[in-house]
Amino acid sequence: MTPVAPARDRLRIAIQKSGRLADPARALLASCGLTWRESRDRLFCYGETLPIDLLLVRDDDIPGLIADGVCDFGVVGRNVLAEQDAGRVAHDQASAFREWRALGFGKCRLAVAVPEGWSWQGPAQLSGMRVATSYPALLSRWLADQGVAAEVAFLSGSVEIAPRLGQADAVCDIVSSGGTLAANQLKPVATLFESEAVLAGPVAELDAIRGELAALLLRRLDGALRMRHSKLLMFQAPREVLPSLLPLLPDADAPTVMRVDGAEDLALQALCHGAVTWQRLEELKRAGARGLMVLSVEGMLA
Ligand SMILES: Nc1ncnc2c1ncn2[C@@H]1O[C@H](COP(=O)(O)OP(=O)(O)OP(=O)(O)O)[C@@H](O)[C@H]1O
Ligand SMILES: O=P(O)(O)OC[C@H]1O[C@H](OP(=O)(O)OP(=O)(O)O)[C@H](O)[C@@H]1O
Ligand SMILES: [Mg+2]
Repeated sequence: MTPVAPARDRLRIAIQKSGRLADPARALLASCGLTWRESRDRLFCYGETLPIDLLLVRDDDIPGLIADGVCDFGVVGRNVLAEQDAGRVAHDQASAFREWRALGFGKCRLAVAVPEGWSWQGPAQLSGMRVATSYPALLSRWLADQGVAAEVAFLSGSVEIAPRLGQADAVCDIVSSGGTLAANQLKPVATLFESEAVLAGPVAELDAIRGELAALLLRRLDGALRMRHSKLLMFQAPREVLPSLLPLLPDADAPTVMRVDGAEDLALQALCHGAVTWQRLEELKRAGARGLMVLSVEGMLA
């Protein structure tokens, strides 16, 4: 049977069992060198290469698992974390979570949207209206900040359809491409905040053993996050064109410069954190670079 309380010498991370964040969360942790043996019920993954286990759950349960100390970390949308934190604060409870890292996927925003036919004059227009949302704590806080008295109607899903069904005048929900709003003849008019997947943990410190494991995980995670879009760019060039080539390297660390055996030319390798586009490669070639080669970076430890 799956143990409930975390063993003191193992770290436990909650991730979404299925849904938008499930695969990218697992892939990111795997890129940190973690491997697991999955339980038969697919709810628990036992860490093999490191004592770092995964608990596979609904995303809404992740903040509670962290607050209760069942998990040491969770990969969850900032929107879910912020909603539950706002709910705690509204009930005079202390904030229980700490956002350790933003993870760069699951990007979306929480926005208020109104029927396309409305001419939007500002939040005061929502006074006396009914706004449907899955984020009642965040919406209530935002309305209060705006000094607007509106009714908040909770719906756990399919929020965008509420105005068409006559259940609400406006909505407050997650928006990414805006396609779902448009399909329901709604338009976004105010952004409450921007969200993405984050690595969340408790406010309280971990004990020494798990603290060390957490530090190791964060070190590897930083390397993986930094390397995710980085490329190693290699090329040769005559020495005299170097000053015009270096400014063209996209957000590069100081390059390694070597002499090419038996020639006057130089060989360069530069770790680029910006986008190495075809256009940029052509610019480098025009500026005198030859034999340009772009390599993916599998890992890095600073
Ligand atoms: N359209 C979107 N584009 C990008 N990210 C999104 C989008 N919609 C939601 N997200 C982010 O992904 C998270 C998970 O979304 P998903 O739809 O899988 O949640 P869910 O249906 O509540 O899943 P669960 O079954 O775990 O409760 C959201 O909390 C949000 O952070
Ligand atoms: O702006 P868009 O790109 O259209 O994305 C926004 C939609 O995505 C999410 O729903 P999802 O597709 O995950 O469905 P569900 O939450 O209803 O399961 C969110 O709840 C919005 O409805
Ligand atoms: Mg959910």
